[in-house]
Amino acid sequence: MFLCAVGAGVTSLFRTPWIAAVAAMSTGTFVQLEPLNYRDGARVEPADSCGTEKAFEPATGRVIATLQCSGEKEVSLAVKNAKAAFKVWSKKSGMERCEVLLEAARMIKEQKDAIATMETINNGKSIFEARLDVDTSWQCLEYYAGLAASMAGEHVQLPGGSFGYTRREPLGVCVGIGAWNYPFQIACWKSAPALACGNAMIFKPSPFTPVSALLLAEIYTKAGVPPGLFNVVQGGAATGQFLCQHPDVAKVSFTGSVPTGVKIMEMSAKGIKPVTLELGGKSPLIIFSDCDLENAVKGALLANFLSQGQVCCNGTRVFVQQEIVDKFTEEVVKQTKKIKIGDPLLEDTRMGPLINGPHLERVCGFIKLAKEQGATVLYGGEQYVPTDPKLKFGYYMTPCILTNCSDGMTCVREEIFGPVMSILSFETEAEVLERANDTTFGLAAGIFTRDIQRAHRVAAELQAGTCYINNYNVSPVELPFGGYKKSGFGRENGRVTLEYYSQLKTVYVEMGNVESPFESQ
Ligand SMILES: NC(=O)C1=CN([C@@H]2O[C@H](COP(=O)(O)OP(=O)(O)OC[C@H]3O[C@@H](n4cnc5c(N)ncnc54)[C@H](O)[C@@H]3O)[C@@H](O)[C@H]2O)C=CC1
Ligand SMILES: C[N+](C)(C)CCCC(=O)O
Repeated sequence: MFLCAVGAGVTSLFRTPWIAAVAAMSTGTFVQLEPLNYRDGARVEPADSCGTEKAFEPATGRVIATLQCSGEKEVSLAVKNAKAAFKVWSKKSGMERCEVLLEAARMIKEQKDAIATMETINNGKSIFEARLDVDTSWQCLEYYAGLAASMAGEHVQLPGGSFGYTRREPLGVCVGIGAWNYPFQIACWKSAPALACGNAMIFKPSPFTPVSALLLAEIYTKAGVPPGLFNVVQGGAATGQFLCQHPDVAKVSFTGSVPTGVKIMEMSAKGIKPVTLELGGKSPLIIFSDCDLENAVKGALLANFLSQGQVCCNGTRVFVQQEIVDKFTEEVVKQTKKIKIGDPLLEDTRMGPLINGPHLERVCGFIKLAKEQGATVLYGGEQYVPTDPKLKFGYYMTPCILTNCSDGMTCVREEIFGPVMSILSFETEAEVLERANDTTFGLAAGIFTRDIQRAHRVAAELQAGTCYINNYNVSPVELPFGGYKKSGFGRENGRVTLEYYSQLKTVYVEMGNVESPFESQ
């Protein structure tokens, strides 16, 4: 597995002491030593490489792993291996696949603390949040385990006793490409429906967060998937391209930025491969004056500061109705000041470091530009150095609240992907709808109001894939998640995702004689 200060010499994920050792690990101790690719049911060094990438512990700035980016040869081996596993897995019944996925879900639940700890070390989010992410991960496996046996077609009666039926069949080898903000959750949200439908998957995590997908791969193997059904290749853009361009890859599911999404779609178009694109956002959160203010303030914090604000569906444009904007702003600032920033592995921390140094600089650059364009920084927005000396080189900042914002400012138009909330005031429902929809993105939107008719009227008009009424950023696996407009298409979670990982075959059955215009007289 890997060696670390508390786990030296322990080599199997499945030995209880290993789990206990990882769960008890402290910041600044982890070093990844074992291979980070996974093929044919085991960790392997890649067969070839197209460069290296360094992965960090954002809390301390330490390098925890140097990755060999998989080259064309390694990608081809992973595809070949996945094809072989697909032959076995796709022949299994839904109930047989269900049993394996349920066992994998059980193992994730059992190892929740260890997985969450690894996620926190590599991503920087608080352990409190990482545990919630692991919950949404095993829930996803359980949910699709339950749906696996429901993959069924239709029987259609035709004239003369003939009939037709449809079969819902898997696609083959699917590729999952992930972002760094929810590494384990993204791997589960893609692989669970893919595997439930009978596909194989090759997953490429972001090179910033290579570690936790391997834990999932080991769990799948231990739970009983055929070797090769879930492979992991590591690397950045070049490795991603080898995957998307491979002729034996049937589908690509991508989570990441809009510019990369465009490239993925272009590459997939050349092979006529279906794609799912989960891209960025600049979502509106609309707070009407008749709302429950305490809940609206909680919602605004959830909409902006989870995972240090590095969340695609965050409601960063907070539109507040004129009458309550002062009261709301005062309360939001009061609650934001209370957020404890620091060592993400400590139980009471609620905000850890951002993913890396360049990203921290980028986010701070947005705040500087906002000030130049006339916004007021009401609170935060500064780099932060925790008192613990081991955290000195981590990538921390204080959560930021901007007021005096207007719709044309860069901080209101562009995705910042950091803890920066822009507050804007509005007067009427018609006005706020127009302004909320004035964006090229359409991932999510939120509404706080006590008026039930207004809530549904506004939800119907918002151009967004998910609308939250009187809450924000909750993501039950039963509900589909995905974008409108440039935030992408296709869905993750929910029953509908089975359609994105399968194809429909029509079978016609003739019960009479063939009637043909070419018959001899
Ligand atoms: N809608 C959603 O569910 C989510 C969207 N995002 C979006 O992702 C972005 C942040 O994530 P990043 O990792 O920085 O995004 P990114 O687009 O830079 O990278 C995403 C993944 O694509 C890979 N990649 C990069 N270039 C590629 C290429 N040419 N071909 C194939 N693969 C390539 C990367 O190595 C990484 O694994 C934000 O814009 C955010 O909004 C993030 C999480 C969820
Ligand atoms: C879990 N949730 C809703 C907070 C975020 C999921 C989408 C993402 O990966 O950013």
